[in-house]
Amino acid sequence: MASSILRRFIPRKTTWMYGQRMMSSTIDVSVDEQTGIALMKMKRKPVNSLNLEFLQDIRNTIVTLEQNKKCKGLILTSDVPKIFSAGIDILEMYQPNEERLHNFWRALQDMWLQLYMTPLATIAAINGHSPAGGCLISISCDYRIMAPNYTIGLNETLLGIVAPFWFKDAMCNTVGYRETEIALALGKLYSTDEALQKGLVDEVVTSEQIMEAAQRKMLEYVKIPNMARAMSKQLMRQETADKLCSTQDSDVQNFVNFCLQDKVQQSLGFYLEQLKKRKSK
Ligand SMILES: CCCCCCCCC/C=C/C(=O)SCCNC(=O)CCNC(=O)[C@H](O)C(C)(C)COP(=O)(O)OP(=O)(O)OC[C@H]1O[C@@H](n2cnc3c(N)ncnc32)[C@H](O)[C@@H]1OP(=O)(O)O
Repeated sequence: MASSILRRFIPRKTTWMYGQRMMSSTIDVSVDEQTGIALMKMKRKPVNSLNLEFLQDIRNTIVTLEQNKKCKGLILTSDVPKIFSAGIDILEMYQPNEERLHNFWRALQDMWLQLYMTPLATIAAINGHSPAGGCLISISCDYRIMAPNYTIGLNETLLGIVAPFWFKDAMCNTVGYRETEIALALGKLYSTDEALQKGLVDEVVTSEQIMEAAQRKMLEYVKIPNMARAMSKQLMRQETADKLCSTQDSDVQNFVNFCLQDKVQQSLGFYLEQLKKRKSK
């Protein structure tokens, strides 16, 4: 497989493998060696928000699965009822420690590059809400199946922040330029039905049927000769990934500078307050 995909260093190991099962405090993974399909369940309570360690865990898991010669496909889903992922852990950006903020953004970049470019076939079984970073994870998979009555989208502007260019690129590659332009400006969270209509997800099935549907679709993917499938994915995605690979350091610095602005801190504080108020209603 392309050296540009594989050359990145292997991160700190926090995910443990027991036979066909891998466990960490935030992820549960099992591999069916007969079908070559791995199932990864995110379980960082209460909302699978993406903090530094969780991002490293997700990336570690993908790297470990890539090294397992029997594994060809990965289904990503959530073990938290009604929430796929609430996106970035806002507490990583609010009143941050500057060094951790650097490391956090780097971990998000690295997780994204690993997931977006993995030679494994990937399917997101979106069994709950999937805003912002949750949407990024979903659109980085090869195929998306979503359960009804949830929301998905890049809602960053509602928090007074901006989706970085590589979120935007992944979204453009999924729903096109004009739809992305509208979605980003309005911080649009699509209902499941709207997401299907716009091509943000590929299939809608009930929550009860979602794992079966994901397995069925994955069997289609893993039947295709592995190298040809992985290379066609690379053909579609390498240019987008390279844009970030060539600017990773400046992207971290832009993010840190952006987050540390008083206005941004105020917006994040206000948004967190709103989340709490909504809860107490
Ligand atoms: C130049 C370039 C520049 C670059 C500039 C920077 C670019 C940054 C890109 C950002 C990407 C992102 O992902 S930003 C994150 C966007 N995410 C969101 O907007 C999701 C916000 N959350 C929600 O909408 C909801 O919580 C939802 C997920 C639907 C679940 O609703 P529920 O009613 O089930 O649960 P809640 O009661 O709301 O939440 C349970 C608890 O989890 C907390 N919580 C919820 N979401 C959270 C989150 N993302 N981070 C932290 N904590 C969160 C709540 O405050 C509660 O905390 P307690 O009260 O303590 O229990």
